[in-house]
Amino acid sequence: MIIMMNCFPCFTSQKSRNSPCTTNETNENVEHDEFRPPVAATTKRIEERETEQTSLKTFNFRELATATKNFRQECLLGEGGFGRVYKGTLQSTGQLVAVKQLDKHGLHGNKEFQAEVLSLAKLEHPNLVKLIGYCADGDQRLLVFEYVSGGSLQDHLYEQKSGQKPMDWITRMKIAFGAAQGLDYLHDKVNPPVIYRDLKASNILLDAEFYPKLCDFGLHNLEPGTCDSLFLSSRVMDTYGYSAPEYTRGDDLTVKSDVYSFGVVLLELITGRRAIDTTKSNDEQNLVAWAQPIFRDPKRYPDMADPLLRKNFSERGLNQAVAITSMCLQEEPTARPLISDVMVALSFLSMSTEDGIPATVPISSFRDKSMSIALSRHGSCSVTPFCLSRKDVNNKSSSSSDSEDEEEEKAEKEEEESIRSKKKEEQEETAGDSDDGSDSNSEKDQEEEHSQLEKARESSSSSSDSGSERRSIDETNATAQSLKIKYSYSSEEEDNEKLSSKSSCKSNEESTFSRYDSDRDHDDSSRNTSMRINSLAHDDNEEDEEENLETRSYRDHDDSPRNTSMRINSLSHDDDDEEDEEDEEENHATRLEHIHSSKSEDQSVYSDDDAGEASGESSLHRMEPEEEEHISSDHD
Ligand SMILES: Nc1ncnc2c1ncn2[C@@H]1O[C@H](COP(=O)(O)OP(=O)(O)OP(=O)(O)O)[C@@H](O)[C@H]1O
Repeated sequence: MIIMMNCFPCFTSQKSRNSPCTTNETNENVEHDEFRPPVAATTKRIEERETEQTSLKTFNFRELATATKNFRQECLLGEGGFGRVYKGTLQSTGQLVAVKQLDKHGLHGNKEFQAEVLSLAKLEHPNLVKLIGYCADGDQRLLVFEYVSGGSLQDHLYEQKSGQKPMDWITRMKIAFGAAQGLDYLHDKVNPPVIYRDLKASNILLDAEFYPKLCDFGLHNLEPGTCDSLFLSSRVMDTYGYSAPEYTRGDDLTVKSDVYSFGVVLLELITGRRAIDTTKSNDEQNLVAWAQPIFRDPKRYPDMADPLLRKNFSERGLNQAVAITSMCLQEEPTARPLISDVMVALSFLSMSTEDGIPATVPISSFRDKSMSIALSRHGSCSVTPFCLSRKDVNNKSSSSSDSEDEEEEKAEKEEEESIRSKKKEEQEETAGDSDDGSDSNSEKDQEEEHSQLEKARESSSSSSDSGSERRSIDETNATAQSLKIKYSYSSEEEDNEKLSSKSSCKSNEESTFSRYDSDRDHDDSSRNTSMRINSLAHDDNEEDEEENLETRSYRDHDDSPRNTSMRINSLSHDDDDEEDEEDEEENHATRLEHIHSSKSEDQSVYSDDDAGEASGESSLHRMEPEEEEHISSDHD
């Protein structure tokens, strides 16, 4: 069973941020007009108790009234779908809290309320707003949360105070990464998984250091009766712009619905545009609708970026962020990535590097390979750890990049040496036929090859590039693609390395993926997918091979048997005959994982973007079924 979580979106959101309530509150404030304590509260002794299983505290109404200056207007943080939220200070500890006073029309019995609150309190993660305690006095129902001082992401993106600097790119990526970590906890670390259902910019709170915390989760069962049509319509209005298409269709929500909402938030971070903005022209009011055509045209990605960023970001970082966003916003839930993969990808995009270009992401980091394929379009990667703590996020780039860079450099030198010696052998073999001219030609070739390698190195390991000069993504990818990868799709049977796809159709909450298994061929499959790979250097090290390869997504048609061969040619193997020999060796050394998309006809798939390809840049975009068919028949 999956716990469905949501919050009550506000009817009208009052974002009044008035003077803070201080710890010096005295009971004289209890006389305030708004204070109508239930009899039970006034007769009870003020105390804090901790439940046995959790550190959850129970408060009586008077304590919270005191903490919030009797729920005075100046302490009002805002009003959401559940009720008003006040800033307060607990008198006993001096701790700042946010007190959410639940609307009475959602009143639950004491036991029922307590049970819900206890299960809510078990959800603990640094990227989730912590529930400190609750109050169930008489007909009062209040929740006490840790106070998050920096306001919401919505405030920072759209309601900037004068003199406040706009958030920079890395800060935005760090916020996205933190939010993804919170969501990953709910989806993957909690059993049963928790569906948030209400992820949006206003529910991502930021502390003073812009550390993000998700709020308003787990209140689903405390909501007013679902027959409350006023409540429901308001809720839909409020989440409009963030809700996944399946929600609008009335289908069941899954964790992938949250991934869609996350995609909308990511798009807001990239563009600085609201999910819904009625002040814009009709075609720009809905952010996702506005962005969809741009997703298909990588050349336009830089135009998407928030003008407030003043182009202070690496193009590769932007392109990768847009690629992730586009994946999250797939129409079909199963085509969307797992939040764990989004989180991994964002861990790299959120690292600040010296040159501003994000570290590339190791292909092996992802559970669902669609993410690695998407990102490989925008720069391949080297091995970099991705489990980042809050401190790591800040310190990561400076501490780890040096040793990684050294390793990369070493590997590259070895590759280069290997290529050189192979070339030398070739030359010695053909020495009898050569004349003086060929000598000078081979020297020239070597020079050329050297400069090509230099370029390839730059493109494949730009994270180690310590120079201040930023290379554009187009230039980088064009170099990488022209040097390292040539793809050809053919229907002919080749004696190449074969990729047998072991597809695993997962449940709706999970994505479909397959793993290359060199030992197995699927005889029951109506087609074989073969992938021919020649790496830059003949290195038995699998990781190095992965680093040198950029994979491209392709798909098999269940109803149209065919072989798809993907041929990746390397710099050092121009000679076809030699390639075959080399391939034999590499069959053992190379293990690639790739996507086998077992999607239904009406599902979206990733495809190569012609426009992008022409410019040496690739991207992902969704194809309609007809388009899909057309492309596949081209390759048949
Ligand atoms: N723990 C908290 N710390 C600081 N401010 C908070 C906290 N929780 C909520 N707020 C603020 O209180 C206000 C109301 O929050 P609430 O979550 O009730 O409504 P909302 O996010 O505006 O709408 P919705 O109910 O649709 O999520 C918002 O401005 C929010 O930023």
